[in-house]
Amino acid sequence: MQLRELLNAISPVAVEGSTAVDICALECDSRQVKPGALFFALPGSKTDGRKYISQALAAGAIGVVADSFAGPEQAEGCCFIQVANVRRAMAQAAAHYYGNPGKGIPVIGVTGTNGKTTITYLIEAILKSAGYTPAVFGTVDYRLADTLRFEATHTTPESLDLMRMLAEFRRHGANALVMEVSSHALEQHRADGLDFDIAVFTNLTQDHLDYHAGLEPYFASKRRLFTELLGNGVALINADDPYGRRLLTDIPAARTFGRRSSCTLYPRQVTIGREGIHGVFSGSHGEVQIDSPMIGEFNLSNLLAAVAVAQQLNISNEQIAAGIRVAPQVPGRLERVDNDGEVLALVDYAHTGDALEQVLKTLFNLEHQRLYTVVGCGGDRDPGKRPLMAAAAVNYSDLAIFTSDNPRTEDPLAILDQIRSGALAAGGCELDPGTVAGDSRGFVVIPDRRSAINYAVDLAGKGDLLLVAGKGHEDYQILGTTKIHFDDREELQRALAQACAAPIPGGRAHV
Ligand SMILES: CC(=O)N[C@H]1[C@@H](OP(=O)(O)OP(=O)(O)OC[C@H]2O[C@@H](n3ccc(=O)[nH]c3=O)[C@H](O)[C@@H]2O)O[C@H](CO)[C@@H](O)[C@@H]1O[C@H](C)C(=O)N[C@@H](C)C(=O)N[C@H](CCC(=O)O)C(=O)O
Ligand SMILES: Nc1ncnc2c1ncn2[C@@H]1O[C@H](COP(=O)(O)OP(=O)(O)OP(=O)(O)O)[C@@H](O)[C@H]1O
Ligand SMILES: N[C@H](CCC[C@H](N)C(=O)O)C(=O)O
Ligand SMILES: [Mg+2]
Repeated sequence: MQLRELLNAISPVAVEGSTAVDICALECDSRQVKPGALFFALPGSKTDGRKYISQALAAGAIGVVADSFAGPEQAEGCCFIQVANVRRAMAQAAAHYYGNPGKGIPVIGVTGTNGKTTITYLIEAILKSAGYTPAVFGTVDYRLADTLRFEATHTTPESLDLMRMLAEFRRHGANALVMEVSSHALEQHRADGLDFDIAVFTNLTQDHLDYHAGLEPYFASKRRLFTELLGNGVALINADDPYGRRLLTDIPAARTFGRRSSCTLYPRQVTIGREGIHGVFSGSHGEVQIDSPMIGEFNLSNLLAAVAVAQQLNISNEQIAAGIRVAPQVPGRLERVDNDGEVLALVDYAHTGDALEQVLKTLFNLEHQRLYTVVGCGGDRDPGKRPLMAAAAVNYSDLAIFTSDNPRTEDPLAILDQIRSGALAAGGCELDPGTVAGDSRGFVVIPDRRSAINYAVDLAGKGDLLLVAGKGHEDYQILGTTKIHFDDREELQRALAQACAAPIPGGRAHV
């Protein structure tokens, strides 16, 4: 494709040099530039892509796009393109370069703090049961049914990657797109090359304040999906959530889902228990029979969101019911680890205060003897959520076992100190791991995650609940900048199998 063809898509402010040149790739990392590439110099949080323009040119870039240039740029045969917003321009260029792969198919975006992955899996299941071949982008992976799968680097990929993979999915038959749209992605214009037909808002609670300057800027970035990327599409908003209700005042034409019968879709007669969520959803598109093995009030909200999307696509209520019935276990979301010890052992991805509280409330309300929670908080991520997660863990567990979760470049013990302070402030009581008391609000600190899981498994017995939270589907632990293999599901399975084979005589001291 000739560079001049792309210029219409990105509305440049100024152009220096010839645009009658062929481009053979789009890149935003100078280290990946090959001869003939167009290089987008992005401002960043750690460095600035403009510092690497000369490196990109040396590697053979034939054009550079940036918000501004340090001075009059000159390089033999190279074109310099100034734009108002380089990330937006990059997304628009990517859409054009890859043949606008989002055109002509339903494009569904899901945003909000919690529930995005779960909802996209549910929508995918319904779409498949209605005969679609959906492409899905999200935290777990980027996939096209059983045909193609790419490892996920982000929840929402960078625009260049998004458009390249979507074009490939289209070539392999994708006829719908379902994607999680993170607040980082909205802030960084990663999805600006798409016109959304349906946008879903789940909820907003504290997360990512290491990146956003506060809850309001965090909310403002989520709002972009509805105010800037939705065009003539339909907004589906969770009316049970306070930020959802605020969004509704901006978008009065939005449809709603939630508990109240005034919502466009609401649960008319539903039971929520250990055996799942069963009943009828009702609303302006008629009634849908719901039979789902998922537990938890929060999953009622996720089911409502998915059904609302499907109804908006005019999928029949019977096909929706069928899709919900066959929806697979979402990897690492309240995923059960079977064992012979009659312990209900679950791995979950709760890594915010609200998510952990919702999940623990659900478990607390199930019949059980003791409830053990193993959890930690990610390093180089919003420290403000650490005390919230600590409080949720001690408030609902008989014993919380605080441990490490991707410490990244932070000191794991310093993260655990912040968790400890939060737990103490919430009325928790630190115990010696050697002799634990069975009273609620107790907690122990075991920095090594494998040891923490083993410890919890040794304590758990018949009728107990054991939750390992925070990492869900992740199969790694990030220590410093090194990623090692670590999978909570494997660890729990192995520890439970060992405990069943050789129980500790008399058990651990537990008074
Ligand atoms: C905080 C954040 O979102 N950072 C993203 C951002 O990086 P950055 O601003 O730090 O970039 P930088 O390192 O300063 O570099 C600036 C530019 O210089 C370029 N560069 C740099 C060095 C060099 O030698 N040559 C060169 O060209 C870089 O390629 C980049 O384009 O832009 C990069 C390229 O687009 C992203 O990969 C990177 O994601 C990082 C890896 C990340 O961890 N992001 C997470 C927090 C994230 O996006 N999470 C969300 C939400 C998760 C959820 O809740 O589900 C997600 O969607 O995954
Ligand atoms: N609707 C909800 N409200 C509150 N908590 C939820 C909800 N749905 C799921 N959760 C909790 O949040 C965790 C993450 O859920 P899920 O992966 O579906 O959300 P997400 O928005 O994709 O999260 P992430 O931003 O990390 O990708 C779940 O494991 C569960 O603990
Ligand atoms: N997508 C989220 C996931 C956090 C999961 C938790 N395991 C952690 O590493 O903090 C993030 O990057 O903030
Ligand atoms: Mg997700």
